[in-house]
Amino acid sequence: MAAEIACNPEVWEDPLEFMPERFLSGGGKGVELFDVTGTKEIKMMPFGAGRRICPGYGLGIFHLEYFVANLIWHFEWTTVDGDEVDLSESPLSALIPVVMKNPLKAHISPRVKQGEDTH
Ligand code: HEM
Repeated sequence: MAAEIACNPEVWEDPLEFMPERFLSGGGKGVELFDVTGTKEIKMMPFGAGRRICPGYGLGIFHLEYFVANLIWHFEWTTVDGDEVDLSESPLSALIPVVMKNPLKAHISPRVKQGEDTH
């Protein structure tokens, strides 16, 4: 049911499209972050909601952001020739975890930063 809420086309434009920018909304004064705790309205609930909401949600989000940021910071990512990145979901992944329809293929190589020893 939580997955259905997150994929409701009445709530989300093209719910299955990969559009990370949907979680940012410019409210006139810069960028307002999406409220994942659902205190104002519930559009998705990856951490539950209300009194039993996941108490580790801040740590969870921080950890994931840090993990992804490090993958980008430390590695150069390029697509495999002739292979487009396809972020669509497998029709079999109705539940958690979401599985990619076509698994990601990428070349990764360490970024060499100025002043850094390559060995
Ligand atoms: C991305 C990471 C995480 C996700 C997606 C997640 C998701 C959830 C969800 C859906 C619940 C159930 C909420 C409900 O019953 O309404 C939950 C409960 C809980 N989570 Fe997490 N969680 C994450 C990380 C963490 C971390 C890092 C901790 C602790 C360090 C943690 C500790 C807990 C605890 C103790 C509960 C039970 C809360 C209660 O029943 O009152 N979670 N989590």
